Formats: sequence, structure tokens, C-alpha cells
Amino acid sequence: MPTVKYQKGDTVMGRWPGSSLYYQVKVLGFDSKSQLYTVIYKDGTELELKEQDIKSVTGFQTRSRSRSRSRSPARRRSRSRSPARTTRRSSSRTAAAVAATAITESTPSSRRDTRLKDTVEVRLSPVVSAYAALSLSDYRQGKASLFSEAKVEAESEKNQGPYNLRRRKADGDAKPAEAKPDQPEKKAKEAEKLNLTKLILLIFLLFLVLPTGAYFWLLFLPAWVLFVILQGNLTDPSLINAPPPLPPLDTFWDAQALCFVILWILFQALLYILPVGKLSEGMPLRSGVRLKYRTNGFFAIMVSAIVVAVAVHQGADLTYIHSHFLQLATATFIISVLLSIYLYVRSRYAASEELALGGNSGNVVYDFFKGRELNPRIKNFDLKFFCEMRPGLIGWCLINFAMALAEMKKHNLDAPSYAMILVNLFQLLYVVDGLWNEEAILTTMDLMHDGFGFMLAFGDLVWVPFTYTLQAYYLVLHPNALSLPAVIAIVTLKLIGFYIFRKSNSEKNAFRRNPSNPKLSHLKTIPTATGKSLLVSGWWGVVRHPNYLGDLIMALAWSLPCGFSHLLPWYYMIYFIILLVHRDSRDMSECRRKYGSAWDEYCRTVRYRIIPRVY
Ligand SMILES: NC(=O)c1ccc[n+]([C@@H]2O[C@H](COP(=O)([O-])OP(=O)(O)OC[C@H]3O[C@@H](n4cnc5c(N)ncnc54)[C@H](OP(=O)(O)O)[C@@H]3O)[C@@H](O)[C@H]2O)c1
Ligand SMILES: CC(C)=CCC[C@@H](C)[C@H]1CC[C@H]2C3=C(CC[C@]12C)[C@@]1(C)CC[C@H](O)C(C)(C)[C@@H]1CC3
Repeated sequence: MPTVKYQKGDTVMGRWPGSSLYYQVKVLGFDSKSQLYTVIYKDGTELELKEQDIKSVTGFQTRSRSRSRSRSPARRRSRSRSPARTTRRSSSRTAAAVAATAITESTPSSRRDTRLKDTVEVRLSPVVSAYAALSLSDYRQGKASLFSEAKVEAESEKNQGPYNLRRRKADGDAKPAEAKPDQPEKKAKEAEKLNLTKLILLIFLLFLVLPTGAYFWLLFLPAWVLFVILQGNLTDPSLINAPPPLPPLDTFWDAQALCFVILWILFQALLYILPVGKLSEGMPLRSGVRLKYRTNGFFAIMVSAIVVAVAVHQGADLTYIHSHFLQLATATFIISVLLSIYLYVRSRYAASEELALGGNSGNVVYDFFKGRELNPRIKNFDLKFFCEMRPGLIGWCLINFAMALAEMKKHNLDAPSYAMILVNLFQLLYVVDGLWNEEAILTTMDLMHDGFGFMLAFGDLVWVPFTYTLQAYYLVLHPNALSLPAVIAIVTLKLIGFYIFRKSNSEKNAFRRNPSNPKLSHLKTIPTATGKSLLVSGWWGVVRHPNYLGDLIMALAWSLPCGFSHLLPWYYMIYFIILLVHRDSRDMSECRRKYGSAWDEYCRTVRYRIIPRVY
């Protein structure tokens, strides 16, 4: 019988995931199946840790005592309040003070420093000095609890630098960024609203989260793609009517379509591996390692555009894509299933630190759907990154272009309709922007946290190119005339959405990559126990997901050119609201788990999730 080393109620030192920092935690229990301990940190964050990430408190005492003698908290405090300190230094030290509440593992200093550099996003020297200045006994006496000290520091240093929590005059509001206590009735109303939203979300989430939900989604997602493709071919399509009768089985299959899809994927893979463009570093993994990614997506779409233009010039008939839409979708679906099987099988041989958190439930169907391995790679070829950014995304533009040609052919036009041009240009801009800023994808949830399985493989290869193109597909058979004022209004809406989307994504990406970036020094932040800070002003101070807000406004601008005769071209908008509300709530709980009370403070300061004053 294996013995359990730490018992419920024991106070031990738990390593913070992805770092070499240890915090005092209490053991809440042990799961013999997963061999994980559930522990709770002082700020209320609960995590599951492996036995090797836990140390007994006594192991840390000797080391820390020697440090505490030389640097007292008083000394540290007086030093830190020196008027001579610059703004920048104050900011890093505040963050460092939080990092300093953790105790590093007794490793050789060189190793410790490199790990810190990778995992704690504050400048190294202040972290080390502040770290050295704090003794374990201080920590254990509660003088430096996980967040209280950070708050005291931040409050005492108001107006001193970019990282304090007080708004400046320039912001047009001298109120501090911390939330004020609410009125009781207001709170009750909010709680009621929250409960209702939570209930609706819960029903939806049950399908997605429960292992049984995976069976549903595995069948539903492909069936839905088939449904919308068949609907798009009807004169009077409807999203709510019963599905049209299934065409004979042999209409789904076309060997030539399969060849085209394989050729397209291989062509994109070739462009991806070419030693052209930047090698970008991903975010640090749990092991501290940072993977490298070839971010040459813009180059890939440019070369693809030239090759397609030459092919059309040579007489290639791209309207084949419109007339064989169903067969192309079937072929791509087969490839996504084969890829998912491969991913699942190889994940069985992957080391545990290569697996994503979640997706390892032990339920084969659920794990197959969610994906187990975080960054499956064949040598340097990153399958998840490639699938997310290349064949489907660039394929989306190719299909839209083919739909424009099909519209011209069908209606004997010299040029595509305004509506078709707008849809094509808007979505092209979205994709080109995504590829131009390809590095930013490395700080998104999918790349950082999600395993690669059927959901993403199917999503990237089938869902994106065959459902995100529905507006263009719809317009081929259902033209919609647009007046000039309508065109101007829609273009304006698109540009507003794009501006919010791009600015907010770039702000977060730049901050995550370099928290001391001078261009961001005007922004206020909240430090967290992990060493990372949260932006609390700028776009991330307007709502908690400003990038989703911009994306939703753009989605509206994509559907408007198709008019209001049918629901089908509005499908993307409806789907996107559901997807983003779900992603937002998934991200909220993930961040709550990671950042504990700092996250709560952020949520109190930035009250709305996606739409200011609405949601
Ligand atoms: N067209 C589509 O189908 C589609 C679908 C989904 C998403 N998208 C778009 O893709 C982009 C990426 O979306 P995403 O879902 O991956 O979410 P995201 O908003 O890019 O990433 C969320 C992460 O950002 C960090 N973060 C949150 N609040 C922060 C703050 N105040 N300060 C600093 N960092 C903060 C957190 O990670 P860390 O703290 O761990 O860094 C959080 O987990 C978005 O623009 C979205 O609109 C498009
Ligand atoms: C199968 C289902 C229902 C869901 C799978 C979701 C998947 C299709 C999306 C998840 C993250 C999305 C995403 C983009 C495309 C669609 C997803 C892969 C994105 C690459 C589109 C272009 C943008 O500029 C972006 C910001 C790079 C997007 C990143 C997230």
C-alpha cells in the first residue's frame, strides 16, 4: 500500500506552478488516483500539486534564518521609501515585494536566477534583492502575507509610478482604482443578475465540461457544419427549420477534393518550415522552458496569394471550391479526425509535464475531444501552432475569394457585389492582421493552456474555413444590394471594432512580453503572487476582455452586408457571442485560480466583462 507523505491539515511549503517559488500552504487532501495533493495558499488559491512540488516547512527554516538576520523588514521598508527612488524602481520593487513573499527552493543560485528570469515577469535584480531581504520568519509571522504587503506598498506609493493603483489626474478621475464598498441593495441586485447568468452558463457549460458532453460535441459539431453548408445552398435557408434531407452518401465523397486539401496543407507546411521570418519565443512552460516558433505567417499568406493569382491567371477555375464545398469539407473533416487520433495516441507516450492541465480525465472520449498534449511537436514542427494559424486561416481567405468569383460567374457580373467585397476585405484584414501579429497568438489561451485534440484540430481545419466563410457562401446565391451610406456605416463600424481589438491585444501582448516596456509605463497594474501583474488601466481597465469587445463589433460588421432576410449569415455573430461568453467565463475561473485575491481585486476594479455597463 503506498503511503501518503503529507496529511490533511499539514502546513507545508508548496511550489508555485511554473516557478521555483515556494509558499506556505495547507494540505486539504490527497487524491490517490491522480496522486495529487490539494493545497490552499494563504490568499485562498487552491491548487493541485505533485508530491515533488511540496517540501516540509522545516527544510526551509535554516536557510531563511540566516537571511533574516542580515536584512530586517524595517531596513527593507526604509530603503524602499527613499525619496530618491525613481518611478520605475518603485514599480518593480512593488511587484518584487510580492514575489519576495515566496521562498525559493534551495538550488544553486545560478539555476534559481534563470528560472526566476523566465517565470517571474519582473526585473531580476530587484526581485533578488527584495527576495533576499525577506525572511521566512517574517513571512510566517504574517508580516508579508501574499497580498496584504503588496497592497500596503501600492497604497503607500500612490502617484509614484506606473504600477500604483491610484488613477492620475490625466485620467480625468482622481478616485483610487480600488473598488469602493457597494450599497447592500446594489450588491443584492448584482448577485441576482449574476446568479441568473451563472445558471444559463452552467447549463451550457455542463455540456462542454462534463465528460459526457464530449460525446455530444463530437457528434454535434460536424453535424452542424454539414447542416449550415446544406442550408447555404437552399433558396430560403433557415437556421431554425428542420434540416434538409441528407443528400445521397456518395455526394459527400470526392477523391479530387481530398487531393486538393492534402496539397493545400502540405503547401502551407512547406511555407511554415522555410527558414524565413522570425523565431519567436513562447511563454514559459511549467518546466520553465520557452519553445521557439517560426512566426512567418505573413510571408505564408503573401506567397499563397501570389501562387493563387498565378493559378487563376493560368486558367484554374476556383469556383470549383463553391461547387464542391461539401466534398472539400468532408475531406478536411477526415483529415482532422485522423490528426486527432494521431494526437491522442502520441499523447499516451508523452511525459506528464508535457500534458495540458485538463484533458487528462482518464475518460478516453473526453480526452480525445479536449486534447491532452500541450505542444505536440514533430521535431521543431509545432502542430497546434501550425493548424491554428495556417491551413484553415489562410484557407478561409482562399474560400472567400473563390466565393467572390462564383458570385461573378453565377450572376454574370464584371465585379463582385459591394456586400461580397466588404465581407472579403473585412475578413482578409482580420486574417492578415492575425498573421502580421502572429507572435501575439503565443500569449492566447489556446497556445498557453489548451491541449491539442479533436476540438482544436477540427476547429482550426474544418470549423474556421467552412463556417467562417458562410457570409460569402451565402452571398453567392443570395445577393444583397447595399447603398453607399450603408457601406460607409458598415466600414466605420468595422474600423472601430478593429481598432479596439488590435490595440487591446497589442497592449496585453507587449505587457506580457516585457512588463517594464517604457511605452506602457503610463498604465496602472495590480501585482499578483505569481510575479506577473495585471493591467488595470488602458483597454484592460475598460472591460476585462476588451479584445472580445472589438472582435464582436467586427463580427457585427461582417454580417450586416448580408442583410436581414435570413438568419444564416448571422450565424457567426450568434456563435461568436456564445463562444466568447464561454471563453470569458473559462478564463475568469482560470485566472481566479492562478491569481487568487489579486484577481478578485481586478474584478472589483474593472466591473464589466466584455461590454461596458451591460455585461
Ligand atoms: N475569431 C475567433 O473565432 C476567435 C475565437 C476566440 C478568440 N478570438 C480572439 O483571439 C484573441 C485571444 O483570445 P483568448 O481567448 O486567447 O484570450 P486573451 O484575452 O487573449 O487571453 C486571456 C489571458 O490574458 C491574460 N490577462 C487577462 N486579463 C489581463 C490583464 N488585465 N492584464 C494582463 N493580462 C491579462 C491572462 O493570461 P496570463 O495572465 O496567464 O498571461 C488571461 O488568461 C482575442 O482577441 C479574441 O477575440 C477569436
Ligand atoms: C470547434 C469549436 C466550436 C471551437 C474551436 C475554437 C477555434 C475555432 C477558435 C479558438 C481560438 C480561435 C482563434 C482564432 C481562430 C478560431 C479559433 C482557433 C484566430 C486564429 C483568428 C484570427 C485572429 O486574428 C486571432 C486573434 C489570431 C485568433 C486567435 C484565436
